[in-house]
Amino acid sequence: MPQQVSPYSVLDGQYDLHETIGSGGFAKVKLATHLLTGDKVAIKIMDKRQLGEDLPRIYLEIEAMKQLSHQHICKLYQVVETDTKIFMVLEYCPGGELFDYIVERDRLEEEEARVFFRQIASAVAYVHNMGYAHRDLKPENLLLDDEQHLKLIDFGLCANPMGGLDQHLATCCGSPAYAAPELVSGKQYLGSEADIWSMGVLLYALLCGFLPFDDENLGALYRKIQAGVYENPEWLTAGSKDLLAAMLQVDPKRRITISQLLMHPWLTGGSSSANVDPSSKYKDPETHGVDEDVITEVAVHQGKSRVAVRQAVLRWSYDYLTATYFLLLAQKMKGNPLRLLPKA
Ligand SMILES: COc1cc(O)cc(Nc2ccc(C(=O)Nc3ccc4c(c3)C[NH2+]CC4)cc2)c1
Repeated sequence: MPQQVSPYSVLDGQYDLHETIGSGGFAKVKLATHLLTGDKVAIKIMDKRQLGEDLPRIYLEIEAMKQLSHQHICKLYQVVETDTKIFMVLEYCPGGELFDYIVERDRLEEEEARVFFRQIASAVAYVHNMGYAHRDLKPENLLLDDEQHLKLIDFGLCANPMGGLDQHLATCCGSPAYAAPELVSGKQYLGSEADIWSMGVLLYALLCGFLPFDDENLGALYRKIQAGVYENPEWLTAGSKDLLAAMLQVDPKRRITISQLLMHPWLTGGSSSANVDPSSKYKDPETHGVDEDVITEVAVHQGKSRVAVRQAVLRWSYDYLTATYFLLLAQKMKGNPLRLLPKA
C-alpha cells in the first residue's frame, strides 16, 4: 500500500498547518505557522481542477499581489504550486472581517469610521496609482490585524487595463449591493471609478449600519442603484453627507476621484488627524533595496555570505526565503527582535 501522503505534504518542513478559518467557492483558508520564525500566517489553498476557467484569474491575482506592498493591503509572502493545487501564503489578520466589526456595533461613531475609512482610501489610492482596480470592495474583504489596522484582501477580481480581464466578469462575480450603476447596467466602465462607488457604499455601511441600496429582488436592487437615491439618516453630519454624495454619483464622470477623495475635508478633518498613516512608512523592497538587518539574520542562521543571501532575496521568487524575508521585516517594523528558530 503506497505511503498515503497528505495533500499538503509539499509544505512539510516549512509550515505547520492548523484549523480552517474560511472556505469560499474554490478556495479554503487555513491558519499555519511559518516554522523558521514561529510566526502565524494564513494559507489560501485552491484546487486547480475545481478552478477550471477561473484559473487565469488566480494567476492574475498572484501577479497583482507581487506588485502590491502597502501597510493596508494583506501581504502575499509565498506561492507554492503543485500539479493539482495552488497555495498562497498570506499575512495573518486575526481581527476578522470589518463586516462583523460593524454588525457587532450596529454602526460606528463618525470618528472611528473616519480612522478606518482613511486606511481604506490609502490602500485604494495606492492600488489605483499602481494601475490596478480592486473591483470587489466590501466589508467582507477588509480584515483587521492584531493592531486593529485594516488589510484589504481578495484581489481575485482585480484588473489592470493591460491585464486584459474582460470587464463583464465582475458583473457576475462582484457583490451587487456594492456594484456601481454603470457596472450593473452592463456598460463599459473604468475599474477605478467603480471602486469609488463601492467605497461610497462601504462608508455608508460604516456610518449607518445598513446599505444605501438594498432589495432581495436583484432587478429591484439594480434599479435602486441606477437611480442612485438613498436615505440620509438624521445622525449623519454635513461633512459625511457631502462626501457620500460625491462618491455615490450615478454618472461616473461626475464622481469624485481617489486623489480628490484623499483631500476631502471629512477625511482630513476630525480629531484623529494625528494618526494618519505616513504612507511612506512602507518601503517597497524592489525600489528601496533590501533591509540589511534581515539579510544578516538569514545569512548567520544559514551560514551563508550576506552577498549570496541578498542575491537570492532579490530574485523575489516568492519561495520560502521570500516569506522568511517579509516576516522578519515585519517583525523589525514592529520593533521586535529578529529571530530565526533553529532548524526544526
Ligand atoms: C492578498 O490577501 C488575500 C488575498 C486573498 O485572495 C485572500 C485572502 N484571504 C485571507 C483570509 C483570512 C486571513 C486571516 O488571516 N484570517 C484569520 C486569521 C486568524 C484568525 C481569524 C481569521 C479569525 N479567528 C481568529 C483567528 C488572511 C487572508 C487574503
